[in-house]
Amino acid sequence: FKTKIVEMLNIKYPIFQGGMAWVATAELAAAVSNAGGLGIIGAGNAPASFVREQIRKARELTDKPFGVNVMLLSPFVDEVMEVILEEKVEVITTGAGNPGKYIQRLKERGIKVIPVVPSVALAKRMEDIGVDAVIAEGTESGGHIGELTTLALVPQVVDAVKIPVIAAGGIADGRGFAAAFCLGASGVQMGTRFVCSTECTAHPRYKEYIVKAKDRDAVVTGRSTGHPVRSLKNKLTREFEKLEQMGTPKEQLEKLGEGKLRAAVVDGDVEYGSVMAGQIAGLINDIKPVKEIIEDIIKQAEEVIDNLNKMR
Ligand SMILES: O=C(O)COc1ccc(-c2c[nH]c(CNC(=O)Nc3ncc(Sc4ccccn4)s3)n2)cc1
Repeated sequence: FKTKIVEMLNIKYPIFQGGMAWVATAELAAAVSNAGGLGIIGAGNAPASFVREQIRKARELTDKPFGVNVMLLSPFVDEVMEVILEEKVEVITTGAGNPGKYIQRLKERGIKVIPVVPSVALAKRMEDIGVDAVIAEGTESGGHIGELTTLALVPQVVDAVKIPVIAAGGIADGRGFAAAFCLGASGVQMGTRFVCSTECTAHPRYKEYIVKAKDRDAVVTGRSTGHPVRSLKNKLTREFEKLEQMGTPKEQLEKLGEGKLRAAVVDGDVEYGSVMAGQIAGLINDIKPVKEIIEDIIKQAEEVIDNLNKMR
């Protein structure tokens, strides 16, 4: 799968690991990079000191390229960007906003910038300001989501921009990987699949909850706050739904959501924490090493493509 993304980033497989807040630590990112994909450290809402420490740790664990994901809603986004410039990170992805104000300085340092986009309009705006590629993330994804599905968003973004497009949202096996290339993508990004890996440092109860999840358990809450988030059904999502139906003010809802992702990922509180995961959770039934996850996907994608060719 020698795509433009493989060439651009000097990686073996066009497979990114989503830079998930609290979940994507140096250990997970290094394991994905060592297995030939692009591991990505999740800055989330963490301060610059945490991000610097994770970059240093990743450098000890892998000599392959890895990235950092900058969550643009973070109160520490400016200082995190300073660290990225100082530490000469090779590539960053960004989420939940527009990285326009940082592009100039990042490009001067030769740092590749690959923003997540939930729409064609944003993909075009990102191409115009000079980003290197975009991640078209469908609403199937976990966490903070847009409204369009991967199947609808990816081909429209591919047609709208000349830069490479990475498909994200609802991909967790060789079939989704192969489908992304049929849609014109140059790579895939996976989050939920990599949470259920041996090397992921998230709490075992968080991983177990994903393994047990069914197709309809990944529900959306917080639409009324303007920041819709997809997570697995539990007591928190039921509380959120009740409050939203009552027309609770968005500030109060956001207050309820604060610290809940950490509670789930770090403390394993799957009842009242926010167990962010995508709709593909229902397809994931095992926790296995990152190397196996990636190699099984490549092998299955080759079989799927061979079968398609035999059908013609
Ligand atoms: O025009 C604009 O500025 C709006 O642009 C955008 C709007 C949305 C996005 C977007 C959608 N999905 C993503 C990438 N995925 C994510 O960012 N997923 C996330 N999961 C948990 C997160 S933590 C959080 C969540 C909500 C509120 C506060 N904190 S962020 N980016 C990207 C750009």
